[in-house]
Amino acid sequence: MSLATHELRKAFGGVTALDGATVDFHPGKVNALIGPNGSGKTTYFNCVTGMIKPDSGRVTYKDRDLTGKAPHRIARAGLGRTFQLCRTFPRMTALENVLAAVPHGGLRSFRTRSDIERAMSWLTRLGIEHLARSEARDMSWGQQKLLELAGVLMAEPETVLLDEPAGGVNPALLDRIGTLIRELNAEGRTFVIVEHNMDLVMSISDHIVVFDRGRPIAEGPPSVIRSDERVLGAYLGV
Ligand SMILES: Nc1ncnc2c1ncn2[C@@H]1O[C@H](COP(=O)(O)OP(=O)(O)OP(=O)(O)O)[C@@H](O)[C@H]1O
Repeated sequence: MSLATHELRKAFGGVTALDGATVDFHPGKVNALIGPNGSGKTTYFNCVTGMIKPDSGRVTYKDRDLTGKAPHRIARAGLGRTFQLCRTFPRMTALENVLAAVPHGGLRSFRTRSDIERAMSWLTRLGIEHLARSEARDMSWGQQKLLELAGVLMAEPETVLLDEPAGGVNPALLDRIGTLIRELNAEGRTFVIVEHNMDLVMSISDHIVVFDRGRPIAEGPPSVIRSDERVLGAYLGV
């Protein structure tokens, strides 16, 4: 078993964001978490990565209980995560941004040559090495998303959670992101992706979990999800 949750609940005042979400993501696969706006996907990521504490329920990763643990402990357990609104340091260069993600690092004096080489190789892998000395604020939105992903990969997570990797990204970059996710998966990384772009979800996912009103209503491979009536109902309100 890889990343899983059992009966996860979270309410904000009177709004129930997660309503007993029991999910088992498939290890070694590209998993997608989809659902209409407000169905609880981001809240779910936030509970799983320790950004917020669930009211009840359990988060486990490789049979370890991570419920309510601090984000850095969850990261250390092997889970990396990007954010819907992309978190980079705007006045730092791309290279500095990636180095800032080195575990226990951050301070200039502790950066080793091998950290720098590794950071450069991730920038190269993601096709933005030519921007290594540019400040993040001068990069396009899509390039900043790749930069954030480079930082996440720097920590060598086994499982990567991506929150809307395609959001606001131009079509050329979108293709690159899709290909990258498949390549990184082929090297052994598990992915869980929250994404609204159905073309991307259907083309790269092995397993799709569909949320509606804070809990899963369907799961399966793209071929099954595409024609699931509950899914069409949740999206189209029919
Ligand atoms: N911090 C918060 N305070 C109050 N309500 C919140 C908070 N975070 C989320 N909610 C509410 O919880 C519900 C689930 O929101 P969430 O952002 O998790 O959904 P989502 O599926 O990620 O939506 P989207 O696809 O639009 O990003 C929504 O009704 C939202 O308004």
